[in-house]
Amino acid sequence: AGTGAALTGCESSSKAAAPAPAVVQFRGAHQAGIATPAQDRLAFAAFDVTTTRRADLIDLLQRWTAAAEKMTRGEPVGSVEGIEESVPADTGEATGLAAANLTITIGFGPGLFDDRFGLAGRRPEALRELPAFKGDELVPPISGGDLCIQACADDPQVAFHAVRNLNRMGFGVTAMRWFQLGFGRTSSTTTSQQTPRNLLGFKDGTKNVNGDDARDLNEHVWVGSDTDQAWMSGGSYLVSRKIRMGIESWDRDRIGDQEAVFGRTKVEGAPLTGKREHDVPDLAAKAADGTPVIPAHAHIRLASPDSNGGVKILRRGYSFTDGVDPLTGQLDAGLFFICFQSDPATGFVPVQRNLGTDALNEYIKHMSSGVFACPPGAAAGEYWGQRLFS
Ligand SMILES: C=CC1=C(C)c2cc3[nH]c(cc4nc(cc5[nH]c(cc1n2)c(C)c5CCC(=O)O)C(CCC(=O)O)=C4C)c(C)c3C=C
Ligand SMILES: [Fe+2]
Repeated sequence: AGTGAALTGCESSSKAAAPAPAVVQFRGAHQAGIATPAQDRLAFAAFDVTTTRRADLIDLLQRWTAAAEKMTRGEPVGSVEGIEESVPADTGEATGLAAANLTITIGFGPGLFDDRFGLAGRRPEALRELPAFKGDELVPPISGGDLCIQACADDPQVAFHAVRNLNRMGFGVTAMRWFQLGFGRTSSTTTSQQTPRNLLGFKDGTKNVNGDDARDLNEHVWVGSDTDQAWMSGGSYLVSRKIRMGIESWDRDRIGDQEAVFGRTKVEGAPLTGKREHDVPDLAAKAADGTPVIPAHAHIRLASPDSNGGVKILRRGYSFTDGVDPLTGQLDAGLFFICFQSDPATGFVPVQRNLGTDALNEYIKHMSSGVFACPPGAAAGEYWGQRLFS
């Protein structure tokens, strides 16, 4: 893939300016793919580590870091052709494609901190298996994992290529446990982005933590220096939930009921107490008959920081479809929910508990779940998670 030439500032004014090279910086204080603008496509994989040799795991993290850095620049991980007798280092399907704002984010699951790699004493208190929630119908083979890779890009083939190549580099060290493709981001992480829609047709991501709001990020998303495990300072915790939607029953529901389920209008995305999308919902407003205008079990009431002791999470999910469920003949589609927070116990967990009585539950099913510690960004010369192993 081409890397895109940087502008020099010396181009003749008669020439059209070259487009910005769609590259997101790989190294930095925080990993890219969390607070950076959400791209349109997702490829997400969880892996089991199949070796018990710590040195092999470190070696893979070093090779993964170098490969990820190259791919985010729009370069292949190695040669695609050239030596007739050798197996290509890169699989080739991103050849000729731009970097497409590719970000690759790594996370470590709770299982990595068992007795295999000498990491038991380095597990942060915040990294624990999530509790069971009301209505969970989790499928173990598509849940959990020792490691996760979240690849996001504006081109689905670029995101797929990134995960595929990291997976093949891991042969003998890791085995892919589950894999999910996503399309149509269901969140905005900057004020400049238009709010997208989820598969139920509603604007999703209106009241999200913004990637340019340093105060919210420091308070709710980044792990601070006061953490019990210094290697996680500047990192964040990722929670993933594959949530299937009962699209066929939703599509038979009246629009008034659909809007009551969320507490927002469908087309504008305004709270039922306002007119415009970004009007602040008035959770106290009552109708003439004394009932709340935003119903007691509306999604935005139960998910709101006002109903959860001020909890905010950064949502970064995607729509998915995996075809047709052969048992029911219904669409297997929904939301691959991803959120980031400084501690799941004070982020996702209380919000999801509060959503136990959500009117939306009639139309959704949680099928898979994961929790991962995403270390801080790799500094120059560092590999992913180096501070955990040193
Ligand atoms: C536990 C966290 C959440 C889960 C799981 C979840 C699932 C889920 N959400 C939608 C659609 C919408 N969610 C909206 C707002 C919203 N959702 C959460 C959390 C979870 N959602 C939060 C924290 C918020 C913001 C609440 C607020 O501050 O007002 C909205 C409204 C628009 C918006 O603000 O984004 C929609 C629409 C679906 C379809 C879904 C599961 C399939
Ligand atoms: Fe939501």
